[in-house]
Amino acid sequence: MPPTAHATPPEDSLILIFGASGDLTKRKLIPALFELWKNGQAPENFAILGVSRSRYTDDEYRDACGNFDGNDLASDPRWAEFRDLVHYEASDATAAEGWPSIKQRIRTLSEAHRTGQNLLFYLSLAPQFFEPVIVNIGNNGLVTEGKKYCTIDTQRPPWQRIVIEKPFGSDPGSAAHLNRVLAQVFDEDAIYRIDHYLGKELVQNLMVLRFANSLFEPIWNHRYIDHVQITASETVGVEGRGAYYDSPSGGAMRDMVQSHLLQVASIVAMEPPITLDAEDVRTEKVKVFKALRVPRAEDVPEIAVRGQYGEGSVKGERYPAYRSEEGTDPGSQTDTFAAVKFHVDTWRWGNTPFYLRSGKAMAQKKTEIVIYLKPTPHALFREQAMRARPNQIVISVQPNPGIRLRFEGKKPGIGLNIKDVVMDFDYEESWRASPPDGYASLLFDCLRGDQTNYKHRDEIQSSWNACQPILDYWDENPAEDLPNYNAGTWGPSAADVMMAKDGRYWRND
Ligand SMILES: NC(=O)C1=CN([C@@H]2O[C@H](COP(=O)(O)OP(=O)(O)OC[C@H]3O[C@@H](n4cnc5c(N)ncnc54)[C@H](OP(=O)(O)O)[C@@H]3O)[C@@H](O)[C@H]2O)C=CC1
Ligand SMILES: O=C1O[C@H](COP(=O)(O)O)[C@@H](O)[C@H](O)[C@H]1O
Repeated sequence: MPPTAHATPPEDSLILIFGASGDLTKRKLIPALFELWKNGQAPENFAILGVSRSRYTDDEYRDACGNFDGNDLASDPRWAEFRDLVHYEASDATAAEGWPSIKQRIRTLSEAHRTGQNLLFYLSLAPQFFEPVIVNIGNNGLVTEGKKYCTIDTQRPPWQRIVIEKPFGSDPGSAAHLNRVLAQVFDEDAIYRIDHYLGKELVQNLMVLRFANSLFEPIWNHRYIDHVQITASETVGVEGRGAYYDSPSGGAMRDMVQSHLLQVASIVAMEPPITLDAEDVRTEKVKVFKALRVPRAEDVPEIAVRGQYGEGSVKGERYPAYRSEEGTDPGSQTDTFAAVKFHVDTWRWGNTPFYLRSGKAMAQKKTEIVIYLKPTPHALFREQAMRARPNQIVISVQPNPGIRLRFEGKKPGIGLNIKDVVMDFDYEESWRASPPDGYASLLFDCLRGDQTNYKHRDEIQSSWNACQPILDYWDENPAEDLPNYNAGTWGPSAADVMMAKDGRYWRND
């Protein structure tokens, strides 16, 4: 295997965003690139070419990005300078006819902005457009052949990288197909499969917490950890994305559990990497994915719960049922909530369960990882404790990012009474700043050739393999009780029952 690309500062490049008129580009990508540029973290020479079918001139497009949905980039004094780096090409990127013009723009802009030949293709498109656009990039000769055999270190060959958005397939077969399509045009070290949860500051902090602190690593295994809970709950429903969410590619299991939550779980579960090189880190993550126990069909009712919200009230406001959202089927079986008990079959984890859950229209917006420790071997204080509360390491990703240790302490005063107390690392208080947006951090990595926080093809394949039996079972056995939770609650009672059967409970604080 040739060595992986060495991480360098962000390199001069032209960034092509396909899906430029869309929500993600305007709400996240352009603001993230602006942020990098303002902080001096963008390449010295770079420019952006947005491509989508809507008709905009360069100036109209810049205006649209500068005033999008409350972003209000245009009010920043530095926007006027940055906007000149943003360009637009109206084109159907899935059709061959528009590509001569796209290529011409690439030539002109690379020259005008002195970006050299480095190209970053960002596919911010619906998944059905991934394949035709990748094929068109290849057919138009935009990817340099044989670059990985270049041995002259001082003259780095030009690179072409591709960032591909989620969803990456909707089952193991479609994910494998997309990987093959990508591999026909790009080498693996040029493919950046993005997962914006890997850009979140507290997710990136997980490796530091585990591997920079002798406090935690010795207890990070089945001997001391009773179980792990990972929750990503949202108060919003499907918000105008009903048609996508209700399609065979939608639902909470595919949208959140298979992708974001299993990614987070893999960092909780991985072995220490040999070094921090992307290849070493991803090798350890891949091992976790390969060790994920693939459930048998007959076990699915015991280890997985699906839910769908009915009418309810979120933050005091009436909330309509999922089935009455635009684009959904009145008899829809789509899961807007999923809870799954996974096992990582490795020496470290033994039979320690990882409970993952995610849902829309729930009681609170929160993403957190909770490590529940086992009780002490002998209950010395059983007379003093009202009830035994296991020690918890709570990693709050959002909101209130931070890490909180919950443990037993002596109540003040005469006599020996015990109560749980919290030791709190509050991110915003400690660093006097809010966490930066994940997209800025991930784009920065990509521009410097660091794939650590991007997904390897084997991670995706194994995560689909572990989820597919659940999805198949749900398809073959329609639920009769949907909708089974009211909007604004913590999901269906079946999810609590699943935990209670194991003598555990969800942390809903
Ligand atoms: N929005 C978000 O917060 C998140 C989005 N994602 C993912 O990002 C991707 C984009 O999402 P989002 O921005 O929300 O989607 P949108 O529907 O808002 O945008 C899709 C974009 O694709 C463009 N497009 C469609 N067909 C073509 C074509 N043939 N040629 C060129 N452009 C085309 C559309 O523009 P036009 O009609 O003008 O051609 C539009 O700009 C999806 O894969 C989504 O799953 C992931 C995480 C979060
Ligand atoms: O990828 C997705 O993530 C969002 C939730 O992201 P967050 O950063 O706000 O936690 C989710 O709403 C969306 O359905 C999903 O596609």
